[in-house]
Amino acid sequence: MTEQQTEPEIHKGLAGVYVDTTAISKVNPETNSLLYRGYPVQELAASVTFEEVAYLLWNGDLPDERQLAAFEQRERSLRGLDHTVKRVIDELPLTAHPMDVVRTAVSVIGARDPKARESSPDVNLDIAMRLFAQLPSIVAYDQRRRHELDMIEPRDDLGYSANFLFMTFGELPELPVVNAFDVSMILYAEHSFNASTFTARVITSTLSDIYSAVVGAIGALKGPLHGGANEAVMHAFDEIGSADRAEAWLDDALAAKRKVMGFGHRVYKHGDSRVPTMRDAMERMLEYYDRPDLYELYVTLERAMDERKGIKPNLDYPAGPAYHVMGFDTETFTPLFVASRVVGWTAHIMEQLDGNSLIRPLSVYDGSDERHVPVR
Ligand SMILES: CC(=O)SCCNC(=O)CCNC(=O)[C@H](O)C(C)(C)COP(=O)(O)OP(=O)(O)OC[C@H]1O[C@@H](n2cnc3c(N)ncnc32)[C@H](O)[C@@H]1OP(=O)(O)O
Ligand SMILES: O=C([O-])CC(=O)C(=O)O
Repeated sequence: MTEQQTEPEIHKGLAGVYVDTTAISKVNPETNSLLYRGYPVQELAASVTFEEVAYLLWNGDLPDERQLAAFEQRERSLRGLDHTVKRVIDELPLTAHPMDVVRTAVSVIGARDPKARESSPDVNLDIAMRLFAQLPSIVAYDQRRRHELDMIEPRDDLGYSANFLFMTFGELPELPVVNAFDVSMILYAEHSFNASTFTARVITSTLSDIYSAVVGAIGALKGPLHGGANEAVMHAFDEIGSADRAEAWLDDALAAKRKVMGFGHRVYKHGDSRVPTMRDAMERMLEYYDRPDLYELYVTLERAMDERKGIKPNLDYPAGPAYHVMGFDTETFTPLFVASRVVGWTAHIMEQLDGNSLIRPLSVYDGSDERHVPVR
C-alpha cells in the first residue's frame, strides 16, 4: 500500500452498512417501528390474518375480499405433503434437529420440482405459495413423529393457523390460541436485511434457484444469534427453573460472558418494535394456560437484564414461552419461525431478481506476505 492510498474501512458483520433498497419492509430503530409495505406491523397483527400479510408482502397491497378468497383457496389446496417428502422425513433419525428436517424437506421438494430452475416471477410466486402452504405440514409432522404419532392430514375448512395447530396437536384449537399463534406468524414474517434474508438474497444474486435460496436461509436462521434464539430462550428458562433463581443465573451467565438468548438486537438498541405485541399475546397464553410461574420468570429475567446491562428483549424472548405453553417442543420453535419467515424470504428473493446485481463484497488481506514455493 502506497502512502497516498488510504486503508479501506472495514465494516465487520456489515454493521451499519446499507447494501440495497427494499420496498418490502422498513425497520426504524429511532421510532421503534416496523412497517410491512407501509403498514405498521402492530396494526396488521391486530386486524388481519397471516394469509393477508403473506398476500401483502408478496403483492405489495392487502387483498380485497375476492383476492383473499382466491388466495386462501389456493393455499388450502396446496397443503398436502407429497409421499416422497414424507418418506424422506421418515428416514431421518430423531437425533436430527427439526431445523435439519425442515431444511432437508425443502431441498427434496425443490429437487422434485421440474420448474425449480425457471425463475420467472410467476413461477417463483407459485413456488413461494407452495412452500408457505407445505411448511406447516412438514413442521407439524416432524413434531408428531418425535412423539411416535401419525401424520394428520390438513383440513381445508380451517385457516392457516388453526390448521397448523390442528395438524400438530390433533384437536381443534380454541380461538385465543389460534389468535396468539397467528400474531406470532405475522410478527415473524419479515424483517428487512436480517442474516437469513440476506443469505437468501446473496444466493439469489448468483441467479441460483428459489429453493436453494430458501434452504440457505434456513441454515442461517438456525443459529442461536438469529432464529435459533427462540429455542435457546426456553432452554435458559428450563435451566433457571423458577423466578427466584433468575438473578443468580443471570449474574453467572454474564460473569462467564455468555450471551443471554432473546436479548439484544443488531438494529434496535432501545427494544424490538415487535416485542410489545408478542408480549401481549404471550401474556394471554400464560393466563389461558394458567402459568403465572412462567410469567414471573419472564419478568424477573427481563428486569434483571435491564438493570445489569440495559439490554432489552427481542421478539424471540416472548415467542419462546408462548410456543411452549401452546404445546410445541422446544426444538420446534425455530421451524415455526421458518414457516412464517418463508414469506419474507421469498418476497426478497423476488425483489432481488427484479433488480439483480451479484452480491460480492471485498476483503482486506491480512495473511502472509507473498512467498514462493521452494524449487525442488
Ligand atoms: C429474531 C432475531 O433474530 S433477533 C436476535 C436473536 N438473537 C439473540 O437473542 C441472541 C442474543 N443476542 C445477541 O447475541 C446480540 O444481541 C445480537 C447478535 C442479536 C446482536 O449483536 P450485535 O449487534 O452484534 O452486538 P454485540 O453482540 O456486539 O453486542 C454489543 C454489546 O452488548 C452485549 N450484548 C448484546 N446482546 C447480549 C446478550 N443477549 N447477552 C449478553 N450481552 C449482550 C455484548 O456482549 C456486547 O458487549 P461488550 O461491548 O461489552 O462486548
Ligand atoms: O433483523 C434482524 O437482524 C433479526 C431479526 O430481528 C429478524 O430477523 O426478525
